Amino acid sequence: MTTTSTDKVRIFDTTLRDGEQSPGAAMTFEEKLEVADCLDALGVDIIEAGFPISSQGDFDAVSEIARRIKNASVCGLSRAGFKDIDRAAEAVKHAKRPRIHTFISTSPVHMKHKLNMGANAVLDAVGASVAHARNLVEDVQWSAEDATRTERDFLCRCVELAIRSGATTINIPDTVGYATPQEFFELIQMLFNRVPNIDKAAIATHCHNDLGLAVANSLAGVLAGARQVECTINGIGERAGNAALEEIVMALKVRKDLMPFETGINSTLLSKASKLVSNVTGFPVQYNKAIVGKNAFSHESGIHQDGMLKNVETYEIMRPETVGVKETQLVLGKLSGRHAFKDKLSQLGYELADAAFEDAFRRFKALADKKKSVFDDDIVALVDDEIGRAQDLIHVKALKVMTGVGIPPSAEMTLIIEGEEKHIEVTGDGAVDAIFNAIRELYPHTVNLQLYQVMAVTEGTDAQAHVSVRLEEDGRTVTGRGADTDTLVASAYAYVNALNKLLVKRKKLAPEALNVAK
Ligand SMILES: CC(=O)SCCNC(=O)CCNC(=O)[C@H](O)C(C)(C)COP(=O)(O)OP(=O)(O)OC[C@H]1O[C@@H](n2cnc3c(N)ncnc32)[C@H](O)[C@@H]1OP(=O)(O)O
Ligand SMILES: CC(C)C(=O)C(=O)O
Repeated sequence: MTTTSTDKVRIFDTTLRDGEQSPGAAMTFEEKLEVADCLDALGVDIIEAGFPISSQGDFDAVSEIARRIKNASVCGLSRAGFKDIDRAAEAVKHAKRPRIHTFISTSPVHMKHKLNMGANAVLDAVGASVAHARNLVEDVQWSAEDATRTERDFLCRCVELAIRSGATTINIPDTVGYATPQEFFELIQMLFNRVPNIDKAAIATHCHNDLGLAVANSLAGVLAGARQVECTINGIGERAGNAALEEIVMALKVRKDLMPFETGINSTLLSKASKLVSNVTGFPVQYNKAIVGKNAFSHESGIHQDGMLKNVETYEIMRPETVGVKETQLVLGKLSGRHAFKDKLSQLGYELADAAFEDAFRRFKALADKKKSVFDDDIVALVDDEIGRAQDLIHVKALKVMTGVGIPPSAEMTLIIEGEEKHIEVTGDGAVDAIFNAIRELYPHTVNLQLYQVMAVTEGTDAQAHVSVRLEEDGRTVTGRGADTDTLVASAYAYVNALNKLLVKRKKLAPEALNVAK
């Protein structure tokens, strides 16, 4: 089989049929219409809308999808029996391009134990079912269920007969996800080499993911000559699912050098389709899922972030926009480095001098060690705090708080006051009261505490607490702020920050009084 660069691989989407066979993924009538519209906009060639004989609801959904879909072929699944086929034909009859997909098992284990049929009876069913379907519609697809575990000679006979009986597409499913890529390649190649009328039909793959090989097997099938790939959005489907549509499409797009085939898919809608299917099925997409996972275009480690900032090709083989993701995310965390931190600061509008930057970076690393996710607001709080403290006369060096049931709350605190280290341990009515008492003891002053307020800057139990403290002295008020993952530490920072501001105010009013504690 030779390929040319104009070869098209048709995308047959079975999210609404095999996808819905995922336990727990049932979709309502309205949800199915919404998914079908999305698939049509995406540019899939065939939408397998359901299994019409399975229920009135499925029949109605397939019928309605057949009526409304503007571009894609609409297909209904049926077993080999005429009742199934007639029901499928009835359901798709209003489609612009109706297709009946009929199947029967061809493997020894299925024929013997499931169908209780011998090989000849199966052959008869293949011929009769395809011919019957072909009397009802022009476009008939036949599948050899469990093809990968089927005896090769028998498979060739079935395929030849199906084509002779009128099948326009022959689907070779790896129903139980058993094949390996090399084996699947050889299976498709074998059919091209041995089935005399193979050129009269398109060959399709339908690979399940039981060993995580569904996409690899489908692509191997394409390389061997298959020109239709059956797949589902997010790879949902029976058991471990089907080949993921988004992975097939992007593999063909990104590795055109090795697989010179076109699909008609508008890849910029992949992310949207993935979200829609996840929402309607209630199946979350794993974070590290290829193409559409939350982390597919996120980088957290410093060396990668540095590379990405220098040239995106260092760590990205496709641009996020090509799959409808707005932009690459450089997520700041404990593994990030200075380049990414500086870039984030500049995005947030901060330009810090070298020493301040190093200090902020050190505090960021300490925060990231304590906190799972560091959000932009955390960094703003951290840097504002940093900037606010640069000129301070009083700094918190250490704080240890004891509190609990049956023990008086106490705070052991070390402050650096104008370069001199001072230490004390005091009690209070509560942990915060003990901390504020310690500050008052170490730097005696008389002020009114007008406000003490705690807010979480970001979400989660490891969020940064943002504490505000307002102090009043002789009608002058100052507000101090402190942020830390520990509310008590943030409280100490906030009070000391307010006190430092008060000292600045005092200095402005009476510069000579600066060093006199009130
Ligand atoms: C590999 C796949 O994904 S195939 C598609 C699987 N999807 C589904 O099964 C979802 C929809 N299915 C259904 O709603 C039901 O199973 C129905 C309506 C199709 C059939 O329901 P029931 O008549 O109650 O039969 P049930 O599901 O219990 O058993 C399946 C029957 O179909 C037979 N059968 C299975 N595949 C085929 C086939 N391709 N052609 C003919 N008969 C088949 C089985 O041998 C069994 O027959 P039996 O009753 O004579 O033993
Ligand atoms: C009906 C066929 C195509 C199928 O779903 C399978 O074999 O997995």
